[in-house]
Formats: sequence, structure tokens, C-alpha cells
Amino acid sequence: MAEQIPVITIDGPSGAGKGTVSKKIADKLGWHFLDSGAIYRVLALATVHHDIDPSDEESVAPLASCLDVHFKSSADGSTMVILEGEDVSKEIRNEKVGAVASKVAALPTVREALLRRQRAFKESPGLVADGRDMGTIVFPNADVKVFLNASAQERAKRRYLQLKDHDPSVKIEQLLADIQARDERDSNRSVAPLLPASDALEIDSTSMTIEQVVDQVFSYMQEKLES
Ligand SMILES: Nc1ncnc2c1ncn2[C@@H]1O[C@H](COP(=O)(O)OP(=O)(O)O)[C@@H](O)[C@H]1O
Ligand SMILES: Nc1ccn([C@@H]2O[C@H](COP(=O)(O)OP(=O)(O)O)[C@@H](O)[C@H]2O)c(=O)n1
Repeated sequence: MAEQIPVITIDGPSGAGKGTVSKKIADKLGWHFLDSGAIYRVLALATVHHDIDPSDEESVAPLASCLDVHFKSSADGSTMVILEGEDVSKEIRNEKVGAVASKVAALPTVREALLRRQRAFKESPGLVADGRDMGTIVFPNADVKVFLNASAQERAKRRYLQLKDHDPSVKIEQLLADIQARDERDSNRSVAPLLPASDALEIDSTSMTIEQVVDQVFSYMQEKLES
């Protein structure tokens, strides 16, 4: 019989805390971690490098199919993202790349081309997957599904605190506008829109600390995996 590998999906909008919470849960369990947004961000960067219009589906889909991306664990526990041999871990995190990512992510054949690559992260002893459509499309049979949200103002504030030391020019008003534009595009696209799976636990983290969210997800997970 095929081995049952447990999967936890954590979906939600930008800045809700998905990446932080998913990584902590994966570390706590010793499971694999899929940052699916990083794949869309790397593809976005590749379109910039190759001077491809991010809305030109016929050009972006082949790039997605043969995207030369690798994830490498660093000694400090972080993950290095390598595109065509170059470390792009920092470059992919800026808001401009995020905006292009949400444009390429709206193209149906691009999403299709990236499905297998994402599903390949499901390996023993288990996977925590972070994104927009982990519980709805990529791992619809996941054992535990969470949809993590927070108000747009709170998410913009978190992003601001995260970015301001690296980039003193960031403005919270601009980040809020960028986040709202991305939410709008991600929620209204025709394929795999940002929305909670019908069987997901919804958590509003606006007034919660990271530890409170991790504790709530962890207890929910234990309850689900035991039942
Ligand atoms: N509950 C929370 N309270 C305060 N800050 C948070 C919370 N969750 C996440 N953060 C911080 O917000 C920023 C964005 O979190 P991140 O995990 O990257 O969000 P996402 O993956 O959903 O875009 C990070 O700096 C993170 O430390
Ligand atoms: N599973 C996923 C993950 C990301 N994405 C897209 O990729 C963009 C960047 O994702 P991300 O998870 O890195 O973004 P943040 O939540 O970190 O801001 C999103 O705005 C989505 O458009 C997606 O469509 N599906």
C-alpha cells in the first residue's frame, strides 16, 4: 500500500503570517516546507531577466515548465532560492517582484505547468505547504487546512516592519496600496483564486501574536491528525 504522507496547508493573503507560521510548524515537526509563493516570485524574476511580458501567456508558460529553480537549506536554517545558478533569495522578496508574481500567477497554463513541481514536495515524514491554493487545488486531500488572514492595515504594518531596515524608502501607504492591488488580483482571477477551502479552519490573526497563531494551528493539527 502507498505510504500515507500527511500534509498541512496554510493559505491566505500577503502578510497574514503564512510563511512564518508554516516554517515554525515544519521545524517543530521536522517536516518539509513548501513556499509556493517563492516559485511564482522566481518565475516573475525570470520573466524580467528574459524581458518577457508577464501577461504574455504563450511566452511565460514554457518558461514555467523549464524553470531552473532550486531550494537549498542554509546553515542558519533559512532557505536559499537559486535561479539559473544565482542566489535570488533577497531579490525575490521585494514588492515589485510580488506584483509581477501575481500577474504570472493569473495565467492558467502557468499554474498547470507548476502543479507537478509543487506536489513533488510531498515527501516523508510530512509537508507543510504555504500559498494561495494549497488546500483548494494543489493538495485538495490535505489532512489539515488552515486559512490565515488579518486586516489589510495590519498586514501592511507587518510588511513595513519587515522591510524598513533593508529599505528605508518603504512607505506604509504604498505597501497598503500594493497589498490591496495584489489581494484584488489574486481573489478575482479565473483559476485558483485566493479563497478558503470549504474544510479549512479560518484564523484572523489581526490581534494575535505569532506564537498564539502557531499554538492554535498546532492544537488544531493534533486534534485533526488524531481523529
Ligand atoms: N501574528 C503576527 N503578529 C505580528 N507580526 C507577524 C505575525 N505573523 C507574521 N508576522 C510578521 O509579519 C511579516 C510577514 O509575515 P509572513 O510570514 O512573511 O507573511 P506571508 O507569508 O503571509 O506573506 C513577518 O515579518 C512576520 O514576522
Ligand atoms: N500558491 C500560490 C502562491 C503564490 N501565488 C502568487 O504569488 C504571489 C506571491 O506569493 P507569496 O506567497 O510569496 O506572497 P506573500 O504572501 O509573501 O506576499 C501572490 O500574490 C500570488 O499571486 C499564487 O498564486 N499561488
